[in-house]
Amino acid sequence: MAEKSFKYVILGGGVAAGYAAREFAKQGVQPGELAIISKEAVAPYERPALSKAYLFPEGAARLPGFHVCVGSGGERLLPEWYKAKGIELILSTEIVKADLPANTLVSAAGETFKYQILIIATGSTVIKLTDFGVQGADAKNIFYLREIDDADKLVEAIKAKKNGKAVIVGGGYIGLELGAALKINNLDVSMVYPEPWCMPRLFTSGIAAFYEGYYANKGIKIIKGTVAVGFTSDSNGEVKEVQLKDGRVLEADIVVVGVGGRPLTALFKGQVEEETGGIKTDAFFKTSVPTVYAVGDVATFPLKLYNELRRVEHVDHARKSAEQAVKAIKGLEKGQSVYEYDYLPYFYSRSFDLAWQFYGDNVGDTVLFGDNNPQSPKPKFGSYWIKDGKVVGAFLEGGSAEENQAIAKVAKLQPKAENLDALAKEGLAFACKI
Ligand SMILES: Cc1cc2nc3c(=O)[nH]c(=O)nc-3n(C[C@H](O)[C@H](O)[C@H](O)COP(=O)(O)OP(=O)(O)OC[C@H]3O[C@@H](n4cnc5c(N)ncnc54)[C@H](O)[C@@H]3O)c2cc1C
Repeated sequence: MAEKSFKYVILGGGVAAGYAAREFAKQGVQPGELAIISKEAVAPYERPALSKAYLFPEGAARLPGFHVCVGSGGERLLPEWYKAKGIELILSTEIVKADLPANTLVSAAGETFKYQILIIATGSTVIKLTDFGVQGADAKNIFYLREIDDADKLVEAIKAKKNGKAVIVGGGYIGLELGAALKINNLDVSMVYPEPWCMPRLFTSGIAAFYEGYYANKGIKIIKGTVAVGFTSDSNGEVKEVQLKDGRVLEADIVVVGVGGRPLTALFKGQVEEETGGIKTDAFFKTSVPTVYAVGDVATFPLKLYNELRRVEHVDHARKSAEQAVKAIKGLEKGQSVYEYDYLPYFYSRSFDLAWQFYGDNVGDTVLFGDNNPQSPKPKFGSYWIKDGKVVGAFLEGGSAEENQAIAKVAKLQPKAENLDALAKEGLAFACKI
């Protein structure tokens, strides 16, 4: 079988891979030195789009001639870009074996890839209901959303089941974005989740009350405190009903499940040090194997701001960690020093006309500020998280770019928050003063 050799190999073709390639191009890479190996059939792209614009009826991202790619808001990295830079895109190629001591990867088709430096950017995979043996969970028209193939299948089902009934299983940000996208496609949407409010890993009850109210106003049925325990299908094997633990039964033409993910690290088990489910790295994303770096969702890295190891599954970190790893790799080659990764956790989501941003850490007490009435024509509100008398986290819905920057500054600088009542009253004004 064929063997190919590269100086640098990026394993994975997602967000981190695209941004790593862009940083290599910036720092200088010779034609033929760098390859991206991905099991997906397309060049790296901005994965968050899959649960947003990509699903809309007139999804711009699906118009003829448009390629999904990375580089939102800046230089767009289309397949021609990689070609022009001499970066090899090895697509539709799944790596099934990694031998790190031998600097070798092997694909499902038996090809061997040698590298001097490897960047692991394999991201995460979705947790499936079939993993827990949920009855009937393998029926047709039960979807998950991670890759563009999944999104394309969902788009086809949305077209086929026009004005039908959709059930979203899961109340995290993916569930919320999917609920909105399916509603925009005129489906009759219900959302089911076990927690007392949506997005419980981040939202306080006050924040969640706004989104649940807003979604209810859009006609989305929210069913909380219960889970899907089984599915029945019709004679074609297509899902027909969802059985809930509390005894209720929901009709469904389409079910989309968003119940979380797990990092894809299995290929490297026993070969690199791991920590909290991810591949342990230093502040330059180098793993315990000096020729191997890990970035994006799979990396457990030292988060300087909080002086602890963290794994972060958000797009901003995927981009920045990839850039940091490449700067470190090229810095070592050029004998230039590189600053340690100094990251302020950032996470955003968008649905309907809403857009929220979160910076920092969601630990400690919280104060809510602004107008979180879901009926408001222009809702704008936020929340601060306070730990040991300091503001450590900040959330803002409906803010302008400047206001978002102000909120970010608060989370980064961690100012004192002595009077919570005043803070709740001042809200954004407090952020803008810092
Ligand atoms: C639908 C959706 C919406 C999202 N929306 C948001 C959002 O609004 N805001 C936000 O902050 N974050 C969002 N995220 C999270 C964000 O997209 C991820 O954190 C980010 O994509 C991680 O980048 P990554 O490069 O580490 O992994 P990924 O982008 O997942 O890329 C991993 C790549 O590796 C490939 N791969 C894996 N294993 C192999 C193998 N063995 N062989 C070959 N290739 C392999 C995969 O096919 C994939 O191409 C969203 C995620 C999803 C799925």
